Amino acid sequence: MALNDKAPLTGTVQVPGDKSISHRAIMFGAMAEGTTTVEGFLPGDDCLSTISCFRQLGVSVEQNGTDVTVTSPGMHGWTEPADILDTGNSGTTTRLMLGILAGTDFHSVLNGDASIAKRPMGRVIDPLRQMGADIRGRSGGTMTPLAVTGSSLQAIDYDMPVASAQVKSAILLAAIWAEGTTAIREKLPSRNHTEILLPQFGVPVDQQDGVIRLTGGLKMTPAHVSVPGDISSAAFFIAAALMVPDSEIRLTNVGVNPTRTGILEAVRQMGGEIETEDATEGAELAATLTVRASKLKSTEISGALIPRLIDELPIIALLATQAEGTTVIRDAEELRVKETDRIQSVVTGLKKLGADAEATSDGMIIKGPVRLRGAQVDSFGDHRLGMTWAVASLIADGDVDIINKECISVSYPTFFEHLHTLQNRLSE
Ligand SMILES: O=C(O)C1=C[C@@H](OP(=O)(O)O)[C@@H](O)[C@H](O)C1
Ligand SMILES: C=C(OP(=O)(O)O)C(=O)O
Repeated sequence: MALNDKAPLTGTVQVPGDKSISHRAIMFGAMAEGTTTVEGFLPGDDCLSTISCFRQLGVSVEQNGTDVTVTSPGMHGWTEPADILDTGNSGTTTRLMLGILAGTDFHSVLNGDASIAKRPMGRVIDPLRQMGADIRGRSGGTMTPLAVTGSSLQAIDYDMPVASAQVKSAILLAAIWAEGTTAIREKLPSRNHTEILLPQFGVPVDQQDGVIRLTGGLKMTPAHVSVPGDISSAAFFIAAALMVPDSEIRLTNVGVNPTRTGILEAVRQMGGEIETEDATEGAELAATLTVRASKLKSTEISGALIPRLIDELPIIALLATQAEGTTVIRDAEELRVKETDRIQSVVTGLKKLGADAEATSDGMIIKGPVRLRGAQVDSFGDHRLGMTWAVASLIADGDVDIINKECISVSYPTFFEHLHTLQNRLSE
């Protein structure tokens, strides 16, 4: 793959819709009775897995690119699925579906791909069982394939042991079925798209003194959802523009919900020039970002910043190879249970490219700046790694050959088209 390395990136791109919000728009639309419309939907493989699960429950979903219409009899009118619900590579689909299916009056089975089979589901199943859910699976009952026999649920009071929006959301979605008021305390704030979107579907979510409360039993009503661009996808072009000399790019309508903007803070700490303008008002904030090539310095990333940039750590690690000094990433043990062990897989690839990178139990230590060399690197089927290596190819001396870059379609099907636009190679 010749990506015209060293050519500055210039111009404007609208990154695709936010993955987390796209999943939730479909799920909540399917739970509501009536017709929900979604614009700016991400047609990535993960969100298509969510759509296919609901079609099997008797929900009609018409998807036309980024426009989706969901017409549903509502969560009380779903039909028992005749076959296994395939959640593909999507942790979000698998975990949130467990909460959604727990309160039905039928039996369903969830299964995903080989990566999902290794991801911990006990973190969701434990609190759901406390609510009365009947969920069975492999490895002591917590791994896919998972069988859910719908049952009547009760509210719980739950202190979350991990900072995870997927766990929080699965509990909140089960709480809609449950009798009483569920209360959740987070260890550290995680992305709050569920809390923002549920009220638009008629379910108020109360947040006071660090406690999130939802009272069950309400009938969900349909809505129109406009999905902003995904800052986790924008992160790859932000990093590319910072590292490729003479670049200056604009990324329009990028979601800048404060629970997701850790990447902007980390990049600014590193000396990266990035401007935010035209912020729109609304439930989910969005803005145009302008990014210029910059001289970078090392930083430390830990604590409450981690959940706010968790999916951006692979590309931040690549950025750190071009920063002066030692970058330390700590408190990020969650990376070990993503699509791959992202501490191990990132460090393995970075070392092949000639970087000075070391894995620690909960993060990475990266020394820079180092001129990267061409090499063969593996995505290990992890979309965020595939895109990290594609960005590495823009700065490495020699060709970077990426094994299995097709997996990028999980979250960014038009990634290479957009890269070519920024490289002014429109004809390819
Ligand atoms: O709720 C969500 O949409 C997500 C939450 C995060 O996972 P965790 O909840 O496991 O931290 C994130 O890594 C994932 O890409 C999407
Ligand atoms: C971790 C991710 O997604 P999920 O958990 O939904 O598979 C991701 O998109 O980086």
